Amino acid sequence: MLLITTLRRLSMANVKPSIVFVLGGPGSGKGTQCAKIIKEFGYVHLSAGDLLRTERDIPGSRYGDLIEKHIRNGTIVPVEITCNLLHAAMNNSRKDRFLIDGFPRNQDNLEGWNREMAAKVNLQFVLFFDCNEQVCIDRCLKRGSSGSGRSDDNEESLKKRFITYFKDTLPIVDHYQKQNLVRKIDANSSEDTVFEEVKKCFKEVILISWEYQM
Ligand SMILES: Nc1ncnc2c1ncn2[C@@H]1O[C@H](COP(=O)(O)OP(=O)(O)OP(=O)(O)O)[C@@H](O)[C@H]1O
Ligand SMILES: Nc1ccn([C@@H]2O[C@H](COP(=O)(O)O)[C@@H](O)[C@H]2O)c(=O)n1
Repeated sequence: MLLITTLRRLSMANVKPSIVFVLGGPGSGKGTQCAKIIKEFGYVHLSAGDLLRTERDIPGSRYGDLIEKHIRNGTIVPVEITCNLLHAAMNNSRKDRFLIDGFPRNQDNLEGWNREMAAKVNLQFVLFFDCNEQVCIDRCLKRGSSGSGRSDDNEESLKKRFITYFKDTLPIVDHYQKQNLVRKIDANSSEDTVFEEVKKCFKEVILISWEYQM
């Protein structure tokens, strides 16, 4: 066990983990598509929202109330909290390829990531799910009424989540677009149709990275 851990640490020391950021509006299908991507392409899925919900639910967590307030209001938790959770989850993983879903969501997320993590990883690209607002809202309301248990799958929170998305998250997509790192997917159609587009995108990026290594 010790040998395996040591070997893993040594190999990880030389290879920077590969990252794909996954962005899109609430309900655009990020989580659904990530579940399919990990099966086909062997990444680890880290959802910033899931990590925050898990932290919120730990009895006695010092951040529980703060996280819940942000989730209900559709606002963004300070990056120090989210980045620490992501960092810990990456360190606890045996793999070195990560889909980071729902991050970076605003300028504070971006700056915190750039300060703490950017130099330690290889950002492959940003997968952006472009989806009509009403389609997203209908999906989240349906998810809420089928018992998601999420405190933000309701009309009031969704209005606020979309304000944050347009005001704070789309500028982050633009930021990466200027670096030619964004792969935009039309996320309005069925899960399978969307996944066909996603697959093309990953295959293309994997091919380019192989050619680059040869
Ligand atoms: N292409 C699709 N067509 C119809 N329904 C979908 C599609 N993709 C996802 N859904 C459904 O819409 C809901 C939201 O999907 P999902 O959780 O994947 O979105 P998300 O972008 O991760 O949302 P959030 O940001 O709110 O966590 C789920 O109930 C899911 O089953
Ligand atoms: N980087 C992030 C990601 C999420 N949040 C908060 O969690 C809520 C739900 O996120 P989903 O990705 O699961 O939709 C989101 O509305 C934020 O309140 C965050 O603060 N920072």
